[in-house]
Amino acid sequence: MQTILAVDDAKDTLMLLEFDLQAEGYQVLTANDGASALSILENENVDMLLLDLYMPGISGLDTLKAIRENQDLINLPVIMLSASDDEDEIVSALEFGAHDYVTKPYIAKVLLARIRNALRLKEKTMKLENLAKTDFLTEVNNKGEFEHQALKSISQMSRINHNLVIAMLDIDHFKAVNDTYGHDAGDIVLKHFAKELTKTFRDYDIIGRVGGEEFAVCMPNTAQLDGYSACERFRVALENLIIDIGNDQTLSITASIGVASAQHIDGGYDFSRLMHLADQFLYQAKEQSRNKVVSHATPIMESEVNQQIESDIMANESDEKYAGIDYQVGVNNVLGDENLFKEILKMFYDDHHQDGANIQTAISNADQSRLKHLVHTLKGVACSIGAMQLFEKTKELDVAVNEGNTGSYQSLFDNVAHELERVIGGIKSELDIR
Ligand SMILES: Nc1nc2c(ncn2[C@@H]2O[C@H](COP(=O)(O)OP(=O)(O)OP(=O)(O)O)[C@@H](O)[C@H]2O)c(=O)[nH]1
Repeated sequence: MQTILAVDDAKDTLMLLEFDLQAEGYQVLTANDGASALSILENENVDMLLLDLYMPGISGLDTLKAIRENQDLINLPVIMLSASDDEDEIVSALEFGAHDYVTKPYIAKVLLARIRNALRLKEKTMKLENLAKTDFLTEVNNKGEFEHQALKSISQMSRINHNLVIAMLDIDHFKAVNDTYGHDAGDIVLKHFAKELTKTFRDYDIIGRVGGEEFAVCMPNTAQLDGYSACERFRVALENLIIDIGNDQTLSITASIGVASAQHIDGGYDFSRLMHLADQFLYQAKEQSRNKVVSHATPIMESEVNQQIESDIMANESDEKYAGIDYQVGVNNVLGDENLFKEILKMFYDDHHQDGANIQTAISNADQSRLKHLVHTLKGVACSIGAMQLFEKTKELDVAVNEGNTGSYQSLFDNVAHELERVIGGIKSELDIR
């Protein structure tokens, strides 16, 4: 049942409104002045408001202004009731966001028709707004809405000094699912993946699809280990999920997950930093074995190594011995063996110093499969050697290539080329390569 709040200082009008609206099947709340109306709106679920223009105390117009300043009430339909045809006042009310007006004494049939119209319009607006916030395939939040809600949550948690965790999740070998069973089957898998996420995480956790087969979960009020455990629960549930892809075929998938916690990093109440770190952990999970959750120090991890990696990344004070390379991250990836790391850098130089030219040629020749291979490989190696900027930039190009977003190839590549040149130049001069 829909609820209408009627606000008027004239008791007889309120009684009449109550009678007419209840007869039409609406639930009716009443208030004698603007202040009581605002307090009812704070505490009750109201679908629409009938608001008298002339009232003692806060006028109808000021009440309307207060309502429109409240984000939660921004779409509340308001019909103004006015005793006279005071055109200027009515125009002001419409300018301040009233949907319609009715003059008193009102004609019940006309008022009811206008109420129905306003409610229909509100429903349509809400549907459209929901569509704009939702990923059409999986029905979880889309990237923009995820970011919007996560930012809000981060600022709340920071104010009350409670922890918050962000997880990045990526389906393993998803390309193989598409390649083997077709894109439609891939879509079914994505839907099941999202459904499993909504089943595993709490109602107030924020779930979003942030890339093709990449999802994120923002968990407010959550300790790092609890966030880790929730992801581990999800990982196991997913591993055991049998997905029916039609035509009597079923398949199973796994995911790699990175979990970053606000209170484990300096200045951690920051959306980009949390996402960035969760992404780094996710990448480590991919590198290590896939079907794995990686986070800050956890019981199953080499805690010191990972803490070191994390603080190095977040302090963003990479040891610039090699330009563009976080030396500690790179060395830690080969378990601290500096000589081995030098050899790996030399190999990186040999194998990839031509990548800039090769990628440019692949773009110019529209050679999609060569481009895909080159970019995907460069992305992986950049992360292994601790070239984090290069990794980030190549990843952006990789996403565009996977999505076939040809219009952005050149500009994304220009960023990669610039960073690649810096990294290659650094290795060349430090290792004295001629
Ligand atoms: N079916 C379907 N596929 C998608 C969608 N969005 C992205 N993809 C595909 O997701 C795949 C992602 O593949 P990659 O980034 O190579 O990664 P992967 O195969 O999952 O391998 P790893 O992440 O390294 O385990 C690409 O083939 C994309 O085409 C979508 O909406 N539907």
